[in-house]
Amino acid sequence: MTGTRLRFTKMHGAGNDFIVLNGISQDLSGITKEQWARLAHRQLGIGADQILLVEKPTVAEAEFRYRIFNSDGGEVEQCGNGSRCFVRFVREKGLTKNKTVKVQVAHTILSLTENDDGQVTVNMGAPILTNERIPFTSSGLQEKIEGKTNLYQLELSDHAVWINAVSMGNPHAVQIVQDVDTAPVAKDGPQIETHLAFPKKVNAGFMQIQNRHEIKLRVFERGSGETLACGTGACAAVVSGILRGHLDSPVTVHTRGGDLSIAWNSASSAQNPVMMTGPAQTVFEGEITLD
Ligand SMILES: N[C@@H](CCC[C@H](N)C(=O)O)C(=O)O
Repeated sequence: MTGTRLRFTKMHGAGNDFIVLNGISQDLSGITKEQWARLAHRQLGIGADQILLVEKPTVAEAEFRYRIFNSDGGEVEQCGNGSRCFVRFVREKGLTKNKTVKVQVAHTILSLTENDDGQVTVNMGAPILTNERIPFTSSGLQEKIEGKTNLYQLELSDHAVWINAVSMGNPHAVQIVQDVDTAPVAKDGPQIETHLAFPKKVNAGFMQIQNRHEIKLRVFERGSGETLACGTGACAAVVSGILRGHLDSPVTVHTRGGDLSIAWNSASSAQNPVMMTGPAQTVFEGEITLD
């Protein structure tokens, strides 16, 4: 597709930034992994943490499908902040008039609602807590029980960390730290991301608990590095904190790019959905020629 001219919208959700492409009005099916990475590159392309591609759904229950590419060009299953930007995009572009939109993402359907105050609430579905489905291989790892969950020890180059493995459709390894501002995110993040216990790699979350309804969070994202916010990371951290007995729903998650509100009423069932509310903003629009 070299030489093709693309129209794009640049958006962000709590500082997690996206290139959003309309794949209904433009044929983008031939873009390669290298070209996705080039578009996301901050010096050689437009620059973004992820690229969101809006398409027609392949199932009757959804109005749209959207696909997610990390800045390394790899396609992934889920993106919380991206889903809020997706709904703002389809409404701003007049692709739907509905305030609540059902969208097909990888293997699931999400329901998203634009609220009157402009924030977007997403039903992220139930967290996935079984090792095979995360996917996570715990054999050979030290294990301990805390609250209603199991923690596992990952050996890193010069120390070990206790993590909780949670999937929100994409895998997360969440740990509690004393001070998120001084946590070794840049050093430990890549080692956790590529740890052999996670066969599809993992997003590494560092959560500081402030009180039972408030945390600070940094996430070293799989395929993108540290971002200013990670929506699925916020959901996974809150699920982990509630299961470990440190948090109660709802929880305000303070990220470096803004606040997200996460609710998970797990008392009756861990199969209840995680609800995420947060901002979604358009920054600018443009055109770029694929090279
Ligand atoms: N920023 C996202 C998550 C994007 C995908 C992630 N890097 C992965 O590889 O799973 C969010 O807001 O959830």
